[in-house]
Amino acid sequence: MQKGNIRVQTENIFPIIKKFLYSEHDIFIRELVSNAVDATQKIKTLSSIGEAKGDLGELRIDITLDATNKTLTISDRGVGMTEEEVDKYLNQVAFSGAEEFLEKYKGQNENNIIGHFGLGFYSSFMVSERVAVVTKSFKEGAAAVRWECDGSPEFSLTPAERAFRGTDIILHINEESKDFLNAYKVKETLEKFCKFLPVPIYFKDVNETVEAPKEGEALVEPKAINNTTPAWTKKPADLTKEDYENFYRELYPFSETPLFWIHLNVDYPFNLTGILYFPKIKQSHEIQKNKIQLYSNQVFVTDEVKDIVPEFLMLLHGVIDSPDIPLNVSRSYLQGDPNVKKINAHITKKVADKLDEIFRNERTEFEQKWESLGLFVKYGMMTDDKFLDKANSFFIMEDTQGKFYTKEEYISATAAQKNKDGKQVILYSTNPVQQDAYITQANAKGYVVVKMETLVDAAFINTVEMKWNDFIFTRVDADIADNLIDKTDAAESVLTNDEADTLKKLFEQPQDGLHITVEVKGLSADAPPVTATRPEQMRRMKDMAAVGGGMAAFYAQMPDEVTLTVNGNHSIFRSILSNTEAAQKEKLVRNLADLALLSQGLLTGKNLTQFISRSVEIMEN
Ligand SMILES: Nc1ncnc2c1ncn2[C@@H]1O[C@H](COP(=O)(O)OP(=O)(O)OP(=O)(O)O)[C@@H](O)[C@H]1O
Repeated sequence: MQKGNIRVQTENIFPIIKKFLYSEHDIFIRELVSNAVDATQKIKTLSSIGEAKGDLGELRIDITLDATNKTLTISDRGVGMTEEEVDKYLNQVAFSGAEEFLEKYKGQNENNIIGHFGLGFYSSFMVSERVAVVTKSFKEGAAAVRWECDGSPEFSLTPAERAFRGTDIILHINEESKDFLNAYKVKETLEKFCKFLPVPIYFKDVNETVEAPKEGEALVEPKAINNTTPAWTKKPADLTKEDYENFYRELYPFSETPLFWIHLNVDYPFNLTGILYFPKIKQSHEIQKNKIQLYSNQVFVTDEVKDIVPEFLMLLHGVIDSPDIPLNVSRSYLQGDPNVKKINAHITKKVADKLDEIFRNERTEFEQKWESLGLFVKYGMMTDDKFLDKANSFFIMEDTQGKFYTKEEYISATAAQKNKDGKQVILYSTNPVQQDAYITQANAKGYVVVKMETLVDAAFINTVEMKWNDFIFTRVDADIADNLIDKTDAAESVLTNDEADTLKKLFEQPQDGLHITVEVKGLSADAPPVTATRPEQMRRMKDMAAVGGGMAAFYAQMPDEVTLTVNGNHSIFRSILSNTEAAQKEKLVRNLADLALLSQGLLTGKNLTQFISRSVEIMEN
């Protein structure tokens, strides 16, 4: 038997490892099972190049829980280790990592330290009072050895018995980690980190009594807890629509079928595979971030993909697998990492290319899914300038009749919607039902009104208007139809200046909570007699105030700005102007104004009550 001291300067580093290394103790399972997978892959490789002789046998990893003896054992049938290798890898190499770790982080804030320094194997001491390794190398004539260590720098190395090539890591679970002697806890942790590892993993609880099969029933074979060949590791050409959808359900049970997916496969200048899904979203408040899972060679790492995936794509679901992402380093390091930046840009480009492809090849389907899809696209256009450029080809707008337009198509369909500055005016409606009267009038002039109904749209309009130099957005009720496109040509009014003045004064009566401006214009005789509009800029400020933010309180206090446009050419004003009963005349004018306000949703409270009783009075006359 060999006894010795692990070569490390510090008297006892284990308390430090326990405290500092990983904030999540369950990570020891990830580390140990990953080592078992590595050892298994190595034997496969060695066998394929003829360096390992003979039959490899079944390659599997077994996790065995024995709560009575307080042990958890991870066994593999991989390369194993010779005595020299145990000494080299467990006593020296692993500890050089430990020393480096201590050097670097001496005296630092412990919360910042989640490092990875080749301490994988030693993470087992976070949960164990004693760890034994029984291993037998694949090399011909190698004898099995047992290495044991109780967490002090002392270890023992003795001859052992092991029938087959491979390694058992036997953890004697410590008192404070006794959670890991619970089968559910172990299974849950395996499920979290090992669900897609490439070697079959079996879990066994030795204290669980397995019922003997009844007469005529076959013994139920235990099943591996993992899917060794998840969809993202396969070639897109080998996968059907169902395969992608099934894999989605494997990741997110009980979720609705996704809209589209993108299979990522990059090998230069970095390695990355994965599948990103566009989920179906019915309402913007349903959006859930942190649904993308990050893997490294099929080992689960985290579902916090911030910095790796562009912000707007955090709305997507799926997996990304890359051995090139520094995994256990701190957030600030990740942000500055050149690989991470490249990956981020690449994902954006891939997603844009895919959307472009779907749009060109399956436009009808794309349009049908635009309600959900549009949310990602608009969010992306707002937050990422590169994406904004690319999105020009597939960003679409739906008009109030259900027809879709790209920006270019909108321009060619709306030649009449160029204003005096040569900008294309995109007319939009935030509520086609409520704004129906305005839409009808705009359509009558041949204008195309598109729907911009969600909260995202409000922010979207504000953002892209600043970036698209040749477009402005105007809400369809921002002005009377004749003035929506500012062309500076005025129509003739049939009223004399005096008559127009009288009419203006009649309409200029204060209204609670509203700031009213009146203008008399000569519009076409069949246009409505009075139209209430809200100036675009002021209305947007009010909308923003409603959502909150810096100037919210200020704008919220401002009275609503309303412009009443009186159509001097409407026949009703002939009869009103010739009416000799002052009180009746005033009531009629007031009612016309109120009707216009009503259509803008601006007639409320006392004003509304008065309107109703006045209407009844007029009808009684
Ligand atoms: N199950 C095993 N079978 C064979 N060799 C093993 C096994 N576990 C560990 N080893 C050997 O011990 C070495 C140290 O393992 P450790 O987990 O500490 O670091 P690592 O795997 O090299 O790096 P990482 O920090 O990424 O885990 C490994 O490189 C490997 O050679």
